[in-house]
Amino acid sequence: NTYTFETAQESAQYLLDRVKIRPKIGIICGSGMGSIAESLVDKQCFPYEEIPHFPASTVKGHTGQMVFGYLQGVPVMCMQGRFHYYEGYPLWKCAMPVRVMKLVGVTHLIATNAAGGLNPTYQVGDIMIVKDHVNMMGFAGNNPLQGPNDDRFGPRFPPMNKAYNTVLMEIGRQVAQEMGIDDIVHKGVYTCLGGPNFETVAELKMLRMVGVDAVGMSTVHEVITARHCDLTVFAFSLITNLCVTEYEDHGEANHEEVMDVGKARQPLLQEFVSRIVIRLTD
Ligand SMILES: Cc1cc2[nH]c(=O)nc(N)n2n1
Repeated sequence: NTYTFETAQESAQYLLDRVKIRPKIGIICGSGMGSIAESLVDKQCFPYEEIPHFPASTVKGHTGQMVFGYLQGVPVMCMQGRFHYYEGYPLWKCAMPVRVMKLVGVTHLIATNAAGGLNPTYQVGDIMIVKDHVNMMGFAGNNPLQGPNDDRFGPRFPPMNKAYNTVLMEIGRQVAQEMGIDDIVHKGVYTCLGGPNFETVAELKMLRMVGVDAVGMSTVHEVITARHCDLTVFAFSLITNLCVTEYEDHGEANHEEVMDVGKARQPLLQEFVSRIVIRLTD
């Protein structure tokens, strides 16, 4: 891991020297959800390539820039496009923007992602508020915190039993109620696999057995890194396809479908995140 505390500080300082706002809220926009960043007022955009020590984003549909601005009057910084393990980045590199957010002064992280619905009650287009995760990649020791620990970020052995803030989850549920969408907003367990392939039927049956409700290829390592440096975390998945858990079912998960659902749900997601952000500043 070549991103030392000082390296992350240089990335943060580059941004602090160029933006006037001091956001307390960081948002990671998942696949097809970049419109949250597009909607910011008084936007200032920094392509990842421009930021010292940032990797370059390579996934179709990910613009790859850090966007500062106001969301309903609240100063935020948004990752429009993120780094994925399947692109070839180690997990610590995928998650380093979270440490930069911390050093910019962020205290709350809202992480969004697209995911396959494993819970049979979920429909495409639903939202799953993450109440917990299964760090499947971590079971084999593949973890963003691997290697020497820098106490200036956090402890060597951080607890993860309270990773997803219950107050923010409750706010999410209340916002869903206010918006009249509580029938499509669930609370569940998310897991991240390395990808880039989608899962086999046998793999999905196994994940279902261990209580997973949605499966994706991101977020867990960013949340672990966020909790390590004591950010308060709220995360949700947009269910972009229903996982194929029967051999007779001939549907197939695909990236286009993931992007299409993301696009279709833009307005609703923007409203959902905006209302939560406003509640955070109460
Ligand atoms: C973004 C995304 C969407 C899906 N769907 C799925 O079935 N399995 C996944 N791993 N992912 N990841």
